[in-house]
Parts: sequence; C-alpha cells; structure tokens
Amino acid sequence: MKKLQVENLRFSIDKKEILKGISFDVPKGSFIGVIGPNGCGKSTLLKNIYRLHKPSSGSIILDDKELSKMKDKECAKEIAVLAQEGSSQFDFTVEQIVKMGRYPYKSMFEDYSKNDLKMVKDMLKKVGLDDYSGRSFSKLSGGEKQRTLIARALVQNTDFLILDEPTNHLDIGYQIQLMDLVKSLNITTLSAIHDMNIASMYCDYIVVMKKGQVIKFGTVEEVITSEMLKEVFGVNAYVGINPINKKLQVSFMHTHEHINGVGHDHIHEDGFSGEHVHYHEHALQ
Ligand SMILES: Nc1ncnc2c1ncn2[C@@H]1O[C@H](COP(=O)(O)OP(=O)(O)OP(=O)(O)O)[C@@H](O)[C@H]1O
Repeated sequence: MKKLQVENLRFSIDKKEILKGISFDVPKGSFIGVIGPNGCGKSTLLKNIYRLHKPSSGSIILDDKELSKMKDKECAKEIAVLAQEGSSQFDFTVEQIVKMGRYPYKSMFEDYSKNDLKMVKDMLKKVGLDDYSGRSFSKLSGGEKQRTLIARALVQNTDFLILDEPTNHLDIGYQIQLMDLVKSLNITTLSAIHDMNIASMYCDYIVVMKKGQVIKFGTVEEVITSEMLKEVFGVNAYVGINPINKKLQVSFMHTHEHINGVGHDHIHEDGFSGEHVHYHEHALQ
C-alpha cells in the first residue's frame, strides 16, 4: 500500500528549475532514504512534500489525498518534520520547543494536558535530554538541539515522518540511537541521508538524486554499488557485507590505491589492472 505518491514534481526558484520531474512512491511503513550530492535538491524535494515550498507542477498524494488541498492543522497531524536547523530570533526552553509538537491537537487557548506533558517528558528521556527541560534551546550544542527537534517531531505522533539529515551534528552513539528510535516506531519515514552506512543500516528503499532528478530507486543492495558511488559522487569505494549483521557496508578509497603497498598490484581509477611501472617516486610510497 502506498503512503505517499510523488508524480512528476517540478519546482523552480527565480526561473531556475531545481526539481525536474520527480516521481516515486513511498510504501506504507517503509523507511526511504534520499541520497545525492550537495545541491542536488534533496532538501528542496522534502520542503515541497512538507509544504514549505509550493510545487510548480506535478502532484504529491498522501494517503490518497492531494497534499496541497489539506488544511495546515490536518497536515500537521499527518506529517512531522525534522528540518535542517534554521535560526530563530526567539528563545525557548527545551521543554517549550518539544511541547510545540503537540500543537496540532490543541484548540485555541487550550492548555497542555497531563498526557501531553507526560509524552514530552518521556520523549526527552528517550533522546537523553531528561535533565535539559528548563535549558535554553539557543545555548545547546548542535547535537543537543538536534535531539530536541527530533523529540518535538516524535511527540507530534504522526504516521509519516520527514527527516532532513537527521544525524547532522550527532556523534555516532546518538546517530545510532536516533535512527533506532525512529525505526522502532514503524512509521513511514522519508529521510535525506549523507552517510551511506547509516542509509544501508536503516533504509528499506533508497532514492538517488542527481541534478534535480531521480536517477535510481531501489533497495539498498540494488542502489548502493561502487558504480553508483562513482557515477553520482565521483568517489572510489569498496562495497562489501558486514559479516555479523549482513548489512551492506561502504568503505571509501583514494582514487589510486595500492593493495599490496607498492608496485603493480593496485587499483586504478579507470579500472585498468595491467602491469606497469610508476616513474613518480611519490606514487610508489
Ligand atoms: N531559496 C533558494 N533560492 C535559490 N536557490 C535555492 C534556494 N533553495 C535551494 N536553492 C538551490 O537549489 C539547489 C538544491 O538545493 P538543496 O538545498 O535542495 O540541495 P541538497 O541536495 O539538500 O544539498 P545539501 O546536501 O548540500 O544539503 C541548490 O543549487 C541550491 O543552491
């Protein structure tokens, strides 16, 4: 069953077309990663889906409803967003920020219920910020801010989650903790991800973007290949399997790698594998 359908989505700013006819489906309950080089349009795609931008053409359908026709509050009950951090003129405490996630469920002037406050408290604990509720958001570290914002998105209690580089600023321990937490909720998730190993561990499907277009869509195994990493990011990589969890793992290499130290047994950027001599002394070291 489809949770989200993006069909021929186009989006331009100042006459420059940034999204050039994007189409893909998000199956219900799946975790979809969006990968691609800087500036390829990942955030712009997500912003069109969470309605910060209005598509120039095409359609975005959530649960058989045209997204553009939904009211703001109705939409906030359906989609929670962890955006890339923007600056705010106002300062709030951590608890105030997380409580904002409950706003779609409140009518005007209605105060937060005991249940709202318990959800906020429990979520702060889950993201390791239980002692931070009274702290000023603006004075937190990048990682603490990111954990506050994911807590706000999660108390919104939606069936669909959009994450724009969720592991930004997080140390590896919190990266795994945040991704485990999101994954454990089993809600449909669409996430821009830079780290290929994180994408491999958590994604059911991956959308690969390049220059405003989707150039590949498929499972981790179908998509994360050394050919794709070369074509899309211009890097050499070894793609193997972690023997313990059987997940695909990526390890990057210089453009010119020597397998056995020096001499002729090494990898070339262009795939050349014949014997030859290095005249450049530096290349032999
Ligand atoms: N408000 C804007 N005005 C003008 N150009 C914009 C605007 N927002 C994005 N762009 C341009 O659109 C392109 C796509 O940007 P976007 O932020 O979507 O890329 P991204 O894939 O998320 O990149 P990154 O990996 O660096 O976060 C870039 O060339 C960017 O400069």
